[in-house]
Amino acid sequence: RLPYPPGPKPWPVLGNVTDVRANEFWLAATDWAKEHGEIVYLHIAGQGLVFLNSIRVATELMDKRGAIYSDRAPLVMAGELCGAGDMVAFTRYGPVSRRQRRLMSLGLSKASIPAYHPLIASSTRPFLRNVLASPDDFVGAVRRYAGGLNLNVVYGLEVTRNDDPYLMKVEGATDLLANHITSGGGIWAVDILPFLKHLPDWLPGAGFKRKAAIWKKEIFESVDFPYNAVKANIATGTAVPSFCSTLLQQPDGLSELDEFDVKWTANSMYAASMDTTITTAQHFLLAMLAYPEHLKRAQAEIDSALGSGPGRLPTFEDRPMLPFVEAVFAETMRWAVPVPLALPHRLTEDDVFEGKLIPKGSLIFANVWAMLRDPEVYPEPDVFNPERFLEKVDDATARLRDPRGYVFGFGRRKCPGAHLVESSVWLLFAAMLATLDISPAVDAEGHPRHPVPVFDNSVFRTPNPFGVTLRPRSEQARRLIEDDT
Ligand code: HEM
Repeated sequence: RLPYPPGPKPWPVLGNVTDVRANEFWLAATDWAKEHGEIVYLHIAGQGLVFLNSIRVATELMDKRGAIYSDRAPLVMAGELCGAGDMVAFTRYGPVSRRQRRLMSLGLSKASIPAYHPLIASSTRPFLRNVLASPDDFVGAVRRYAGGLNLNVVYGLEVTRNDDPYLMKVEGATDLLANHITSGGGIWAVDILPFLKHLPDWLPGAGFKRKAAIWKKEIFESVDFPYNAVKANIATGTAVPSFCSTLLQQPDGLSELDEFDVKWTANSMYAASMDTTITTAQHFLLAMLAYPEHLKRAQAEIDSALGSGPGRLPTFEDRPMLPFVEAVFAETMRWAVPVPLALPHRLTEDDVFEGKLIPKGSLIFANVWAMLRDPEVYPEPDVFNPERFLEKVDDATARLRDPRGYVFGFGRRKCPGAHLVESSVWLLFAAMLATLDISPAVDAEGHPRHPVPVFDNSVFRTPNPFGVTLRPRSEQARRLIEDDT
């Protein structure tokens, strides 16, 4: 029998239960990488956890051997009892996940994104207005921006108010998923002891089943409500082009199965886009606060391309003229690492790599944090330095160093929203750089309070709320934000 990859020493039976931590798990994983190498194995009561700590091994295994590295963990509570099992991020690898991925690659392929550019551009000004209206609620403004954009791109539903009923419904379900159903990494007692799902609902210890029944209803409603609205709009001839309307109006029509896939695939994108976009935007602010010289340089570049003040809001056509803004975007992705261990894939067969056995059923984590903090590839990796992406290098090196090749995960479960993010988050940053003065919050005596970010999450690298002052950077910028034309 071949040995497993090395890793921290386990206890008998319970394995590495004492090594696993809930906060910033990627830091522990990266310490193990330093000690044990590119592939680290540990187990918790027999459940294998494998960390792939370099671009090389993640590509070799998750990309090249995707046929066996693309399942997700079976989650009884989230998937079965709460009804989220058909959401793309939770679907087991097989016909359903392949059909869902095909639909997403149709609607969110690189080629399909320019069609959404007008929509993305028209969401920018309302976002900036929301920031100015509630400067202490930046997260709320990004949430509203990403949520509104999502409902528009996916369902063709335009959100004009914060209490829009579709927004409220999908937000409610997203909150349930993030803060209740999967808040502890998605693992409940019933996931470890599946027979618990057969407990009668009324038993005192079966509170989780009663909760799950309520949450399932909420989740199903959030799937049906916007979807039925698109169908009604198609029926009355008022549907605007969107992910759903395009797929639903295919000339050959759709089977019941296709409809089921479209409906669940559409719904999956909302929750998947929320924490990730918010986290990325928060890191952008943290970077601009910590490195004001890069903020100034990006603003000077925008002024020189668009006219000072700036002369107008940036557009996608301006992108080639803004290489420093481009570098800020890439460096933010690298520095932020919004999902540092990506989402675990489940290995469906025993595998052997470089003389080590990786057992079937292991959960495989791509340690994106370790990859993007590798000093060999990114010298002084903790420093936010957009210049690293301005250096002239050959195409192969540029591709290898581009963080966007890794922050979206690997293989057949790689983020299907990556091309949308490439446009929507770039314009979000460009618009903020163009119009906002980003400076530290001040205390009662007027002294600046530089934020020290705190992370207490195990999946997303979302900082706890921090203070920041956001103001228009000029009268001209204020007018651009407020102007309706
Ligand atoms: C900055 C923004 C984003 C980042 C950093 C990000 C990152 C990720 C990562 C790391 C994964 C896991 C990949 C893996 O398992 O290997 C993922 C999955 C996913 N993302 Fe994103 N994402 C972002 C935005 C979005 C957006 C805007 C959408 C939808 C429009 C989206 C839809 C999804 C879906 C549906 C999955 C599950 C894919 C599957 O399981 O097959 N994401 N994302």
